[in-house]
Amino acid sequence: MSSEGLPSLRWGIIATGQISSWFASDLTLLRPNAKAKHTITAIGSSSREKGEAFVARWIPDVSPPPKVYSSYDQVFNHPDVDIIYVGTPNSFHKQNCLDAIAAGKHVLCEKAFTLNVREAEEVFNAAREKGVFIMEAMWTRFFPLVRKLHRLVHKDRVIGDVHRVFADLGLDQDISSLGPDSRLKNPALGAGTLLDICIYSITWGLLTMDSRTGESAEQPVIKAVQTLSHSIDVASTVLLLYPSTQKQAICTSTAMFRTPDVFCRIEGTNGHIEVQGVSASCPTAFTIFIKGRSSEGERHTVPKPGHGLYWEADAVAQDIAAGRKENAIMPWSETLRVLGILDEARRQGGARFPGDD
Ligand SMILES: NC(=O)C1=CN([C@@H]2O[C@H](COP(=O)(O)OP(=O)(O)OC[C@H]3O[C@@H](n4cnc5c(N)ncnc54)[C@H](OP(=O)(O)O)[C@@H]3O)[C@@H](O)[C@H]2O)C=CC1
Ligand SMILES: O=C1OC[C@@H](O)[C@H](O)[C@H]1O
Repeated sequence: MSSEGLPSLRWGIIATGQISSWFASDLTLLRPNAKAKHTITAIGSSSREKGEAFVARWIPDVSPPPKVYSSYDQVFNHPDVDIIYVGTPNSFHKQNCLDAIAAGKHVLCEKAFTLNVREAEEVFNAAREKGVFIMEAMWTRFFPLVRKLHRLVHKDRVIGDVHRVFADLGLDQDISSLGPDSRLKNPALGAGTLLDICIYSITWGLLTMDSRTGESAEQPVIKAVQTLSHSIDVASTVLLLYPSTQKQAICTSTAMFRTPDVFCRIEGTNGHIEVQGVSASCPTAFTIFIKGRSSEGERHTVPKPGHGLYWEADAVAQDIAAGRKENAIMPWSETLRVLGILDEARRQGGARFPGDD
């Protein structure tokens, strides 16, 4: 399909780690149903060699190739860049976003958006003042499969009233074998399963318990426990208890065990839904089981070439083309709400980052 008439964005990517490699290769995938045209014009890395190796490995066929810089600042200030993708460890997100905004760029910043609510408010205030678009890259919410599930649960009410949800993201990360500078181990980089992966389990709880987001959603009471090792959490469990109905979501994470394929169960008065995939970040199918009907259930899938990060990128391009400063699926108030839950979970569970007071 021709890209004529589609909104287009010129991306500057900062950091060349794992998620940036997924994002860059997804942006350049040929997709028949693309809703936007994406061009990668600049890459910023700690070294030019690293940036060039990134281009050669992950986006070798992009023509013309992106310019590679040995500083993030050159990308922030690049005249051919509309939007910055922030793929650095959590503790750098606040400053990277502030620098991009100061340069007048739109921003898509990886999850967790910042280390806490206070930092996020600072970033959103700066974006508001500068009049730029910014969004947390909570990609899972943009999967067509997740939008479909949301519709079936809340609009069509296929399983009736949802009264309990269980969502788990466990990975076998062997944290003790990692070096002290790993973003998964170093508290100064925002390490710990809560911000890294429990954020997805919490996302499933929030998405399935209430159709609304941000301030308009019912605010659950939070009960949390964490298992700490060398001051980071290697396991976290966050309960969301909804005051008006007493319904509950059990949202959990561990760095010591890989969750089986079915990572989420949504229980309702008329049946239940099982959601599956490689992890809660990346669902591939869900099956609806209605009480008294076939025990096999009704399975739903949506094709997903590549990783699936282009859906959030397309949504961002459409928002920016329409002059919007935030996205309706992941508005600023929802990022603040999720970070508020993470802050409270750490307050109860005990994980601390340097700089917490
Ligand atoms: N959406 C998703 O599914 C995923 C999201 N993430 C999120 O993306 C972010 C990055 O994760 P990931 O790509 O796995 O991390 P990596 O460790 O693979 O890469 C991080 C990159 O950040 C840059 N960086 C800048 N300063 C530092 C520093 N002091 N220490 C380490 N790296 C630094 C480096 O790039 P350079 O040298 O080029 O400057 C590095 O390669 C995190 O916020 C994480 O939560 C991660 C994985 C999946
Ligand atoms: O966002 C993420 O999702 C997948 C995990 O492998 C990764 O550690 C995390 O950052």
